[in-house]
Amino acid sequence: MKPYVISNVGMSLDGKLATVTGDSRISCEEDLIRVHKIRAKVDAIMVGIGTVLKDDPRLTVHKIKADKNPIRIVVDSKLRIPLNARVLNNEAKTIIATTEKADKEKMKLLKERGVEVIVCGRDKVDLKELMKILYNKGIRSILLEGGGTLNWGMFKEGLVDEVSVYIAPMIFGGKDAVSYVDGEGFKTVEEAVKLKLKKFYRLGEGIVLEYVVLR
Ligand SMILES: NC(=O)C1=CN([C@@H]2O[C@H](COP(=O)(O)OP(=O)(O)OC[C@H]3O[C@@H](n4cnc5c(N)ncnc54)[C@H](OP(=O)(O)O)[C@@H]3O)[C@@H](O)[C@H]2O)C=CC1
Ligand SMILES: Nc1nc(O)c(N)c(N[C@@H]2O[C@H](COP(=O)(O)O)[C@@H](O)[C@H]2O)n1
Repeated sequence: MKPYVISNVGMSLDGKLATVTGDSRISCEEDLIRVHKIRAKVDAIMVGIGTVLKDDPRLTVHKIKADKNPIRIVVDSKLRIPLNARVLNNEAKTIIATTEKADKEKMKLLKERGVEVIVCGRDKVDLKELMKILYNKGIRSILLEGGGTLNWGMFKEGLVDEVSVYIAPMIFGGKDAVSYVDGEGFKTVEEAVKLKLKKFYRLGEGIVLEYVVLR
């Protein structure tokens, strides 16, 4: 058993999550409100350490009124997370998923700060195992926000159930700009993740597409 995973991003028409310089101001205000309504409904929000290092996100519900914040999950094999990262503040519970190779001293420091540290995997976080652990902790729904590398890890392992994307009317270009799903990629169309379109609608100047992942 695993939590239900919703992958949501704001991306340019050419599928980028940020420009080559890391500028990721993509979603319009209406879409950010849509995203926070999802955040308010899920048990947890999950990002990779790349996103934390780039954005220093809060990963809380702050664009709309909400009576609680979801648990914040950071996938971080080597515990690179800065101790002053906003995601470690006391606005919500935080879980860091790391590996056996992570620095034990830093692990101890984080635990003393009230951060829950889950060790699963050797070089990279074992995402399948992590989902089982999170489910057994009572987490039933996760909003996977990214970035591109973690999205690949989750899609590759077949751990994503739903996809919603806001496509902004902009083209970023840049072969090195972060795309929605990076990593090594599927080699054939046959292997690719298949989706079924459930809903689409205009939002601001963009469009929202919602899919379920076909098994
Ligand atoms: N527009 C949008 O909606 C969003 C945009 N973004 C943007 O995306 C960018 C960050 O994306 P990216 O650089 O790809 O980083 P990610 O946030 O995807 O983090 C990836 C890192 O997570 C760690 N990791 C550990 N285990 C795994 C695993 N099994 N699979 C995958 N990753 C694993 C790795 O680092 P390590 O080896 O150190 O553990 C890996 O490099 C930023 O520019 C951010 O602004 C992010 C979210 C949403
Ligand atoms: N949906 C969406 N659209 C965008 O344009 C974005 N840049 C993001 N980024 C995600 O939101 C996090 C920052 O917001 P908070 O500080 O947590 O409110 C960022 O880290 C990405 O996860 N998302």
